[in-house]
Amino acid sequence: MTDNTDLLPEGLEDRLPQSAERITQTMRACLDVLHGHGYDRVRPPLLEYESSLSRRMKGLSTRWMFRFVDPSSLRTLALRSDITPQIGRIAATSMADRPRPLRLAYCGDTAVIRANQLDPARERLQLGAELIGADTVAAAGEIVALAVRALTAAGLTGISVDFTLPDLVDTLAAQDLTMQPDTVEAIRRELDTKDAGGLKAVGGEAYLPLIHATGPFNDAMAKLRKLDAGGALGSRLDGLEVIAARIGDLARVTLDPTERHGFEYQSWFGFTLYAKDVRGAAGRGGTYKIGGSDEPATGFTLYADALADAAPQPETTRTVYLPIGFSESKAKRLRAEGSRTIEQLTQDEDPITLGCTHILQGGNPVEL
Ligand SMILES: N[C@@H](Cc1c[nH]c[nH+]1)C(=O)O
Repeated sequence: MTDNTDLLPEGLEDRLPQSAERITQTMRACLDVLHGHGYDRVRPPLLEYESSLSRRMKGLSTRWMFRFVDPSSLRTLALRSDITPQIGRIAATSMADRPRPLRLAYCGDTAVIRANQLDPARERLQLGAELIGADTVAAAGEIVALAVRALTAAGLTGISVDFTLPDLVDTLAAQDLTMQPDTVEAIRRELDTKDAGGLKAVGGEAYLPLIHATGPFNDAMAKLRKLDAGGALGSRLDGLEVIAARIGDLARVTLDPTERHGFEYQSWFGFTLYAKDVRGAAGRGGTYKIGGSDEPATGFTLYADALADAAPQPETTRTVYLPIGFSESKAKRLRAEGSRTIEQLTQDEDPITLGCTHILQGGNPVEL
C-alpha cells in the first residue's frame, strides 16, 4: 500500500536491488581504475558551510543547492551539488603541504534543487578524479585518458569526448582592447545559443566562424586554426592536438569550442564525455583554479548512476542454497570462489523463489 507520505519528491528515487547492484559494479570498476593510476580516495562530507562550497570555484553559484540553517552553528549549510569544490578545499587546507601533483579520487551523492529538462534527476552519484597542482596539457592528457579508461572499465562502449575552450571568447576579446565588456557578454550569450543572426546583431560578426568550428576534431581544428590569424589561440590549439593524440583510438574526439554550459569554473580546457546508451553526458571535466589558494588543477567527474543504467547487465552469479545444518567451511569456500550463498531459515522455503540457482547437497552445489 502506498500512502501519500511514502511518495518520494520529484527527481529522487529508490534504486532496487538490480539497479543498485549495477551502480555498485560501475563504481567498483571505475574506482579500481583510479586507484590503479595512483589516485587516493578521499571522502568529504555530504554537507558543509555554504560559504566554503562557493568560495572554492569561481563562477559556482549556490543558487541551486539545498541550503538551510544549522541549528548548532546557526550558520547556513549547503548540500553539495558537486564534489570538485570540496576536493579543492581539502587540497587547499588539510592536504596543503602534501607534495604536488596531488592525485585524489572521490565517489558520493550530490543533490540539486532543480534539475534540467533533459535530466530530471535531482540526485546524482559523482565519481571522479582531481589532479591538483597542474593545469597543463600533460595534466589534461592524463585526466582525459583516465576518464576514458574508467568508462571502458565500466563496460561502456561508443565513447566520445567533446573538447571545449571555456574562456575562448575572453581570450579572443582580450586581443581587441576597444571591445566593451557589454559587447563581450552579448557575444558570449549569442554564441551560447549558436545564433548567427543574433551574433551579427550585437557586433560579433568576427566570431561567426566559431559557430562552424564544431564537429569531428580534425575538421573543427582546421577551421579554428584558420580563424586564429592573430595567433592568440596558437598554444591552446597545439595543446588540444596533444591531448587528442593521447586519446588515440580509445574514443572519438569532437570539438565544440564555444560550449560553456556545465563549465562554470573550468578555464582554458573543458571536455564532456558521452557513451552509447547513456542519457545526456556521462561526465565532464577540465582545468580550473582552486579559489583561495589559486592553485591550478585538472579533473573529471563521471555521473556514475547514469552510467550504470547503460552498463552491460552483470552476469548472474551462482547462488547456492545452504540447507539447515550445512557445512560452514564448504559455504566459505563457495563464497571465496565467487558464489553467493543463501541460508535456509525455515522448512517451508522454496530456494528457487529466493533466487537460488543451486543447492548444496552431499557437499557439492547441485543445479536447481
Ligand atoms: N565537477 C565538474 C567536472 C570537473 C571535475 N573537475 C573539473 N571539472 C562537473 O561535475 O561538471
